[in-house]
Amino acid sequence: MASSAEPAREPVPGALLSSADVARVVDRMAHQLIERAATIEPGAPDGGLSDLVLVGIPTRGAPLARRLAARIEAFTGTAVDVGTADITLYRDDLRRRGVRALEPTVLPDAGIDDRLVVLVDDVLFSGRSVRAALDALRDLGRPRSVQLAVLVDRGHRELPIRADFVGKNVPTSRSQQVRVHLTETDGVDEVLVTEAAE
Ligand SMILES: O=P(O)(O)OC[C@H]1O[C@H](OP(=O)(O)OP(=O)(O)O)[C@H](O)[C@@H]1O
Ligand SMILES: O=c1cc[nH]c(=O)[nH]1
Repeated sequence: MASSAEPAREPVPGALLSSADVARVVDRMAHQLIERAATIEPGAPDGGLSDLVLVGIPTRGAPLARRLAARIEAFTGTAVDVGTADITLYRDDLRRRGVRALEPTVLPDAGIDDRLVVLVDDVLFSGRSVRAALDALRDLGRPRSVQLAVLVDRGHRELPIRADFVGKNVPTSRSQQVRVHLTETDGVDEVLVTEAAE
């Protein structure tokens, strides 16, 4: 039986991460990406960072990818390639979700062939967006490997997909929503948990 001393299994609706929290989490993820890049080709002069491409999934994965790249450059002095991949036409739930405007797909000049692509998104939930992103990548090139970085993993996967880099694991109920706001898209950095109807 649950006692009052046990921690709540679901977050109380409200603010989950503040602006300072988001900055701290992004910095931690940037460090993890630097470490991972170094394992691609041990001893590479640039720490493997020239092999790394961060590909953001619109909407908020795109600015998140750019932020991670900026922090990696701030920590190492090495610029990292960034891109975006629109997944709209690759979704398996297009009919349910309705039509939405396409976002740009922009890849670095060096492309993604034979490189370590890290897909970046703000929230991982069912995994259907990531599945669509993997299909989109297939039309864009053949990376050496593809990994996944998400700011928030809220569980409830419907596909066998997991993230390699997770900013924060947040156990949620299905009825809740995790809303990531970023200054680039929303004017503020914060992560909120709301009930679906809010
Ligand atoms: O794992 P999933 O169930 O696919 O959910 C996660 C996706 O949902 C949100 O995007 P959404 O499609 O709502 O569009 P947005 O990024 O434009 O807000 C979020 O940004 C992720 O991309
Ligand atoms: O809670 C959720 C589920 C999907 N996508 C989000 O951004 N939040």
